[in-house]
Amino acid sequence: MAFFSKLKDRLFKSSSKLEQGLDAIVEDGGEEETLTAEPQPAPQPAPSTDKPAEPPASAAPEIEPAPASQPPEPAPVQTAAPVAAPTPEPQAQVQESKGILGRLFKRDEARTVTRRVLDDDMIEQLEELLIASDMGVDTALRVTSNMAEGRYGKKLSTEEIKQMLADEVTRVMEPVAKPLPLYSKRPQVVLVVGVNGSGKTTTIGKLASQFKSAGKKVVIAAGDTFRAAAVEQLQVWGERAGVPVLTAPEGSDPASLAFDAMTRAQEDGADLLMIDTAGRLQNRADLMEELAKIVRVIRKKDETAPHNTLLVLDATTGQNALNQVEVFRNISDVSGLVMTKLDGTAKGGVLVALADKFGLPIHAIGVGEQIDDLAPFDPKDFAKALTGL
Ligand SMILES: Nc1nc2c(ncn2[C@@H]2O[C@H](COP(=O)(O)OP(=O)(O)OP(=O)(O)O)[C@@H](O)[C@H]2O)c(=O)[nH]1
Repeated sequence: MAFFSKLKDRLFKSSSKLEQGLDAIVEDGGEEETLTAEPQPAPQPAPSTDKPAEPPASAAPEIEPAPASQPPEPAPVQTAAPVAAPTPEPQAQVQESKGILGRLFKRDEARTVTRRVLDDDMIEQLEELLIASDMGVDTALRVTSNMAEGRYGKKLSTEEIKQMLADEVTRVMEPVAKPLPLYSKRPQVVLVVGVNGSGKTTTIGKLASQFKSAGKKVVIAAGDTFRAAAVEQLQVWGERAGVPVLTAPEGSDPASLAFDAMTRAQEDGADLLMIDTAGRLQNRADLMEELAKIVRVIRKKDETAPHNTLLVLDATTGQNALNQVEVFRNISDVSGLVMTKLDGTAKGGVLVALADKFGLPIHAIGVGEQIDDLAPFDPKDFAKALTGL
């Protein structure tokens, strides 16, 4: 719950961009209708995409035992259709005259709503808005076409479109919302990759703290041996969380550090070994070799390692995040994503494009620099925050 409020507040830039765009689209060619705030219309059945009274979401990414099977698939098309538009026309009741007093009181309660007929023009404008919100062309076209299905020629308000959009975004994101799987293997080795500045160090720090609070024994390896600042930052997080951080002299071989860290994690009976890595993409071949060597070396100790390769992406880079996934998938065996810095960006839509294009699990999202600013990815909360519902 707390994280949802935070997400909602902090995704403000993305949602306000969408909201303003939707308002403008509906107003452009829409017609104002007078609604009567009748004595509370029959309570709306909770839209099926909403959660009932939400229990407080734990800040710690919920780590579940390695799911052998996929989480139940959401019924794909159904959610997008009838649920979305909350009873358009019938609500727009024209005020009835019931004597002067009655009319006076009713006038106070009357409000207006603008609705626009969904036609080709409007569809095109919606596509453009979603592209501008960093959803990417293919995803924007697909999302819009699903939103329009069965609604062509119908009159829609901004609220109704937001609900349709949120339903559609949820539908795209649900299959990829998977917490970081926890395996019985000890230590479970989590290799963390991503370009410099994407938030790897911070994410490792947050995860380590959260795992530690959840009773897990964690060891961190500061594998970006070329950046003293990154090592220091990890040490600070390690101290804060009470988690050992293994370091090596600046410029030394990260693979050798990874080997030592693996040895230590095994000796300590650690549950998790998290390995930070360098993110210098300038020389892709070197980075590829460096990552491959780390993997080769830790496999000498456990041939099934690494058990997860987390790619950390910075939401503020927008569409560039898609390129980063392509690149890192070529140089490492990416098993899941963490998206950081969703706060303070108007580019939150890129997460929808990532889910749609790659289908890689999204384990967690970051909305700030504090420990509890990282949480498991919840598609419904995200869709609501993104659309400003
Ligand atoms: N606002 C915000 N800032 C974040 C988030 N995650 C990380 N940061 C900040 O982003 C900056 C870069 O984060 P790092 O964790 O150092 O990134 P890195 O990928 O390890 O980068 P290098 O150390 O250069 O390899 C730091 O100032 C972090 O505090 C987030 O979710 N929101």
